[in-house]
Amino acid sequence: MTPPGSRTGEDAEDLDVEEVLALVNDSSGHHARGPAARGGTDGIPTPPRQDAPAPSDRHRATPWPEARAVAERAARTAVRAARRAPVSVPLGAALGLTLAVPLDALTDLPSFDTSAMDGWAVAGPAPWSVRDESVLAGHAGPAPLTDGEAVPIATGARIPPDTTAVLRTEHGRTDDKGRLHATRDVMTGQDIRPRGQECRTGDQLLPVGTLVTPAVLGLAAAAGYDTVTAVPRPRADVLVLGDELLTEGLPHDGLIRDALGPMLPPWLRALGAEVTAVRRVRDDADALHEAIGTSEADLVVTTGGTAAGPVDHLHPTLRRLGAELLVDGVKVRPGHPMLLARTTETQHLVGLPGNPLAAVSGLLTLAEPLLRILAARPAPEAYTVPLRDGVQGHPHDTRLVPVVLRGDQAVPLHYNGPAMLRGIAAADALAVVPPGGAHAGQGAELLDLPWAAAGIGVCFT
Ligand SMILES: Nc1nc2c(c(=O)[nH]1)N[C@H]1C(S)=C(S)[C@@H](COP(=O)(O)OP(=O)(O)OC[C@H]3O[C@@H](n4cnc5c(N)ncnc54)[C@H](O)[C@@H]3O)O[C@H]1N2
Ligand code: MOO
Repeated sequence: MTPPGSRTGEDAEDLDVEEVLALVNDSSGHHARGPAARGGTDGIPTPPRQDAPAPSDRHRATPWPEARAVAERAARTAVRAARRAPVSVPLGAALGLTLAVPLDALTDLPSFDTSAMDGWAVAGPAPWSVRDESVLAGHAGPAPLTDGEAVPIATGARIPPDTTAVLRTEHGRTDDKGRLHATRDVMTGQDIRPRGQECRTGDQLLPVGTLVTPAVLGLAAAAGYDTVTAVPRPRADVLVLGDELLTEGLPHDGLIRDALGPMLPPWLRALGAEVTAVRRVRDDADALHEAIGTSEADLVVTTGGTAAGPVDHLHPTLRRLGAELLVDGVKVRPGHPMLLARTTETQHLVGLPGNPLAAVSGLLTLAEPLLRILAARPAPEAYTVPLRDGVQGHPHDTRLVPVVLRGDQAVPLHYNGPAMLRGIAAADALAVVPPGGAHAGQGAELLDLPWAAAGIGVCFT
C-alpha cells in the first residue's frame, strides 16, 4: 500500500476514477480507526501531507478552485488508506452506485429468437394455412412450422423452428378459404429478433466505473443480474448544531426552523452518500466532541459553528480531536468560513457554515468532490453558459449565484443572500462568478443541482 502523503502532488492528481476503482477492488480491509489514527494525538507526529496547506498558509482562506482540488486529493488519500471491498447490492438498492466490476452479459440477448411484432410466424411463400393455436410471449418451445404454414404470434414470443419471417397483423389478409396472404413483400427474417442480436453471454455490456442509472438497472436485469458489484457508498453522518433551531412549527422568540436537517440528507444521497445518521447537537463543546469522535462515517458533515462566535465550538473541538485542517476558509461567497478537516486516516469532516445558502456553497465546494471520489463517480464535464444579466462580483472571492436556465442563457436569481434559500429553491444550477464579477453575455461555469436535468436527480429515494 502506498502510505498516505508519500506521493508527489503531481502523482496524486493523476489518481483518477480507475485507480480509485483498482484500490477498491484490491481491498485488504486495512482501516485505521480510533485516537491512534488521528494525526498529532497521543504523541504521534502528523506526517506532512501533500494536500494540507503549508503551515504559513494555515489561516488563510483557500481559493475556490483549489479548495475543491484539496477535497478531491483528500478523498483519494482516504480511498488508499481505507481500501473498502466492493459490495454486492440488489438492483433495487443500487441506483447511483459505481460498478466495481464490468457488467458482463450472463445470457444471450435476446436469449431466444423472438418475434418483434404481433402477427403471424410464416414458413415459405404465401399463401399460408393458419394454425389454430397462438404462440404467446412466455410460452416455451412452439412446434416447428412446415412450408406453407403460419401461426398467430405475439410480440416477444419464441419463434417456432423453421419460421422464415414474421408477418405483421396489419400486413396480412385472410381469404374466404381461411388462407393467409401478405399485402406486401415478405423478406426472409423480417421482424425476427435473432438470439444474441444485442449480446452474447460473456460480452462486456458496461465497463468498470459506470454510474448505475435507471437504464443500467434495466440492462442489468435484462442480462440476468439480481445484484451488481459496486463501490460501497461512502457513509456520511450529519451533525446539525445550534440551540436556536426548531424542528416544527413557526419561528418564535428568537428560535428559527432548522432548514439544513431536511435539506442535507437527500442532497448528500444525491451526491452518492449513504446517510448513516442525522443528529442534532446542542451548542456544547463536549457534546460536539463526542458526536464527532464516535462517528464511524467516512464523512462527517457539521452545520454551523464555523465562525468565531461565543458558541462556535467547531475549531476548538477539531483541535482537541487532533484533526488536521486541510481547508480553513475558502475565498467564496457565500460560505467563506467553510472548512475541511481530516479527523482520521480514513475520515474527513466538512464544516458547513450555518447560513443555509452558505451551507449549500460548502456542500458543493467541499463535500461534492470528496464524495465523488469516495464513490468513484466520474467527474462531471465542466461547462459554461452565458449569463443573461451581469452579476456583481466580490473583489477577491468567487461568488456562487443561483441561476435558472432559459434557452441558452443562465438567468441569475435574486434572493441569493447567504441566509436565503428562496433563490436556490427555484434554481437549476449555481453560476460560478469569478472575483470582480461577470457582465451580461459572459460565460459562467455552472454547477448542476442534483435535481436539474443533467444530474443524477433520480437519487431521491
Ligand atoms: N465576526 C464574524 N462573524 C461572522 C463571520 C465572520 O467572518 N466574522 N462570518 C459570517 C458568515 S459569512 C457566516 S456564513 C456565518 C457562519 O456562522 P457559523 O457557521 O458559525 O454558524 P452559526 O453562527 O451557527 O449560524 C449562522 C446563521 O445561520 C443560522 N443557522 C444555523 N444553522 C441553521 C440551520 N440548521 N437552519 C437554518 N439556519 C441556521 C443561525 O441561526 C445563524 O443565523 O457567520 C457569520 N458571522
Ligand atoms: O457564508 Mo457567509 O456570508 O458567506 O453567509
